[in-house]
Amino acid sequence: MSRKKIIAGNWKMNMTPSEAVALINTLKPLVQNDEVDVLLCVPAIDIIPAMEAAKGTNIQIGAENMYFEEKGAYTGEISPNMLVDAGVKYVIIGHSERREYFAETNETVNKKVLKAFEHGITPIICCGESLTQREQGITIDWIRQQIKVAFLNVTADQAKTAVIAYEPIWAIGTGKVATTEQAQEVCAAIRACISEIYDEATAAAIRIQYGGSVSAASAPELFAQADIDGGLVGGASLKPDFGAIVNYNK
Ligand SMILES: O=C[C@H](O)COP(=O)(O)O
Repeated sequence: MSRKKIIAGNWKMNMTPSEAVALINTLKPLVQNDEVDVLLCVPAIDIIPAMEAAKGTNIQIGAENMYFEEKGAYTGEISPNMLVDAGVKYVIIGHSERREYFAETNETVNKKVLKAFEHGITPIICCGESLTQREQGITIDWIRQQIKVAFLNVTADQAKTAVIAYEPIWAIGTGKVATTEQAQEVCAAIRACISEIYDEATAAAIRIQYGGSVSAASAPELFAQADIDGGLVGGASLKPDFGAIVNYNK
């Protein structure tokens, strides 16, 4: 089955609203590639101006996080309804930075994933191992556990539309990209895990990204791997380099 690649930027806590608009205007002509889905996940305060700036282009705007309640006394949180009303179709869930600094767990990730599906938002579900876990040889076990819990009570039809981002923590923002073999091995194991939970058709449909120091230089080889369907790009999505990543196949 041929899966359309999805190349997403994750701006993290960067870009004021006016900087966001300026960056999107810079990126517009650089990220034209009909063969891939192009997405920018931006800080909540940037979503509306970013949507406006990206109107009429191939750039979609997503969110970096979302809470699992609809509304109420949750100071500082963003609800699924708010994202839907702003036109958001994708949300990153369970990034390792959210797990490390904001105490997110596999269980809260699962609640958020279910809530996103309930509202018709596609979750980009993050998973990944630490350097210690890789050195201990428990990478695959760890990631299988993250995936199994994230997908609890998710239907096969929902799972087919999900995006999973494999991001080895040791490769994030370090310039130390995983080798193509390491990235492909884990992405293939994730697909096998989805096949075990659901079936082969679901595993064949789901899109799996690699993230962690993706650059214009590393993207072509990474994205050519059988089980890698694009990337979740941090630092390089804040620069015109993102255009070269999106056009990795040109
Ligand atoms: O979500 C994106 C990742 O954390 C990768 O960030 P990076 O490309 O800066 O290493």
